[in-house]
Parts: sequence; C-alpha cells; structure tokens
Amino acid sequence: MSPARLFSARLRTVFEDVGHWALSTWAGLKPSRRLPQQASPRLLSVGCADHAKRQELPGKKPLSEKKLKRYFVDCRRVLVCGGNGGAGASCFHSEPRKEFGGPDGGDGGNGGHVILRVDQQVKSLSSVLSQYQGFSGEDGGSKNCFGRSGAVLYVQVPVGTLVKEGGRVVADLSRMGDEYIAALGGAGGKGNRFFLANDNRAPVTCTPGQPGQQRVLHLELKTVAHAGMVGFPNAGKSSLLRAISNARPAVASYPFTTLKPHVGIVHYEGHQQIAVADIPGIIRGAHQNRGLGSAFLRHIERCRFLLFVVDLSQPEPWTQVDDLKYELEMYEEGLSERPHAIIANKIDLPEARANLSQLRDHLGWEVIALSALTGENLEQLLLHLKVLHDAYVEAELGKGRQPLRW
Ligand SMILES: Nc1nc2c(ncn2[C@@H]2O[C@H](COP(=O)(O)OP(=O)(O)OP(=O)(O)O)[C@@H](O)[C@H]2O)c(=O)[nH]1
Ligand SMILES: [Mg+2]
Repeated sequence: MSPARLFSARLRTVFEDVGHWALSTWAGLKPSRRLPQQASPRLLSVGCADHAKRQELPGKKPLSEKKLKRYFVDCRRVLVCGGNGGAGASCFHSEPRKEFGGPDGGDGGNGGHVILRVDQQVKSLSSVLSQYQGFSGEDGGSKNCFGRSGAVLYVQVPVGTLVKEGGRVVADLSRMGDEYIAALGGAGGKGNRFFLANDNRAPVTCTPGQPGQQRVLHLELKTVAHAGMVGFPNAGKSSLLRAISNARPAVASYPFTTLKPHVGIVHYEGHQQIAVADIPGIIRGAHQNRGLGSAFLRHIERCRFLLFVVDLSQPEPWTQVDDLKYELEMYEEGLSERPHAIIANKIDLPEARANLSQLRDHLGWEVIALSALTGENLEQLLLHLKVLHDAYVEAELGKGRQPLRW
C-alpha cells in the first residue's frame, strides 16, 4: 500500500473511533439507548451532567418489579432485648499459710446493648429481623476476676429510618452514621469482694446480673433523596429516572408498574451528585388509602424538593398538578409548597404539543416540557435540578446545617 493510502486508511480508523465514542456517550445519555436519527449534536455538549451508563452485568438477569417489591420492606416490628448482665461470684481466697485470705469473688460483666446504626449500603428494612437478643456478660470468677462485658450488637438500618415506640417517635435516623440505643444491656452482678466491709470481713453475698432491657419498636422507612418525583400512574416517572440516572425501575404501559420507591443518582461535574426518587404512582384519594394508598406518600416527606411529573398527552393536564398538590396537602400540611418543578412529559406525542400551551396558560412558564422516551429537552430538567439543589444547599448552610450528601 502506498504511504498516502496508508495514511488515509489510518485517518479513517481514527474518525470511526471518535464517531463511536460520541455515539456511546450519547447512548449513555438516552433512555433505553433509543437514539433518534436526527439527534442534534448540540445536545452532546451538556457540560454539567455526566450520566451513568447502563451497568447491568452481562448474564445477570435484573429482578422483576414484583420480586423487588418482596425484598423491599419499609415497616418492621422488632423485639429488642439487651444482653443480660453476668452474675457476681462468691468465693474466698485460700492458699498455704493464708487460710482465710478474704472474699475474692469478682463482679459479672455488663450485658451488651443493641444499637440501631445507619448503614448506607442497606436500602430497605428487609434485612432487619423480628427479634434481637444482645450478648450477655460473663459471670465473675474467683481470684477477683471480673466477667467480660457482652459485645454491642449492631443492627444495620437504612438512612431515613424512623423508630417508634407505642406510636411515639423516639428516634429519627436520617443521617449517615446515626445511632440509637434500642435496648440497654443489663448491669453485671457484684461479687462478694464488693461487700467486704469493716463490720463484715467475710461476706458471702453476691448478686445476680440484671436482665437486659426489652422493648418493642416499630421501624418505619422514609426514603431520603434530594428530589422526589410525584405523578399519576403512567406519567413516565420511571422512564424519566432511567433517562437521567443509572437506576433501572421497571417501565410498562399499565398503571402501578412501580411498587416501591427507586432512588437514582444524577452525576454532575465536580463529583456533585443529586439523588432523585421515583415514588409509586399517586391517584386522587390516595390520602384516603386509594390506589397504593398513603403508605407511599410518606416517602415524599423526606425529599428536599419535588418534581411533579405530568402526562401531557392527557386532556387538561393542569388538573393532574392540582390533584397531586391536593393529595400532598391532605397528607401533610405544607408538603405541596416545597420547592418544586413541573415536568410535562411525553412531548413527543402530537396531542401533547397541543396541550402544552394550555398547560402553560394555567401554570405559567415554569413548566419543563420534555420527552423521557426520546430524550428531548432533558438538559433543561438537569439544569433546573441543579438550580433547585444549589438553592437547597445554600438554604441549609444559611441555617448552619449540613446539607444532605448522597
Ligand atoms: N411517547 C412517550 N411515552 C412515554 C414517555 N415516557 C414514558 N412513556 C411511556 O409511558 C408508559 C408508562 O411509563 P412509566 O415510566 O412506567 O410510568 P410511571 O409514571 O413510572 O408509571 P407507574 O410506575 O405506574 O406509576 C410506558 O409505556 C412508557 O413507555 C415519553 O416521553 N413519550
Ligand atoms: Mg414507574
């Protein structure tokens, strides 16, 4: 091959490589890798968001939504018992030429506490058992040997766990590393050495260890995320989460596809991460336990700001926003007034375009019209998400609090 031909062949390979790189970057940006043929190259330069690519392991089948639901538990009743204290010993020292060496029974060790500890790796209460028994302390021994105290038993719980006892909230484990002593271990008993006194040089008294504390606790999980996606069933919340993060909630054309909250992370430049939660669909009357009921409304409580997702292909889409706000307000006063954005999804459908102007007439220009399916206008959502997040961080720092970090 002539040098000129060789050079042009190499150049072609380089261009093909670059083309492949650009495509794969874009594919990472799009939902389900459905790339529209006429995708504008301008969209490739979204500088602020570094989207996660599909990270499913080859050969590993993802769990179905129903199976995932089985593994996702957001309420648990737990009986926690602290470890029992070890008993004190009663014995006397004796050795050649020192027959009455005095009492030398050691104290028993204390029982171990049972502690609930927040673990970032734990995502639901499914791994929490119904009963925990703390480690008991060892009994005291002769020669003044004290029993060893029982080890602390840690129970790992997800961030956002609310601990209730008899309907009263006793702890709110909403930050990484938070701990709560669920049951105290019993104190160890005293050995007879402890009872040695001037008027009693040979006490035989020793005390048994105290039993550990017993409590029945109700654990309740409230998903913690920066943003919560709220919408009617089939509005496209899960599709949107798949499009902007690496979370893989199930998507289907029937209502109530999503049965448990999913949290996806949107990555921005400078290692900034925003957690977005996909909350199961809400319908009119959810606060009266209609549809999936109010059980899932509590997952919205912990979200710092909200994304109301509206299906723009439905007639009078603004009623969806009104209904969603009403349901949130009925569940908890002021919940609908959290900082929020209104996302009008399915703009790719012809009937949606017609509805958009009506929606904007009713709600003003704050509406972000996009398509989770084709990826149209996703950058506007990403930029707005960042604006909401930055405002939240500023507000938290202003109050002297540490903002939520994922
Ligand atoms: N044309 C079009 N269809 C969409 C778009 N986004 C979602 N869909 C479709 O709408 C249907 C519902 O999407 P989901 O993402 O499952 O909706 P959801 O809000 O999570 O629904 P639930 O989990 O039931 O609350 C699916 O058939 C999607 O393919 C969009 O932007 N355009
Ligand atoms: Mg869904």
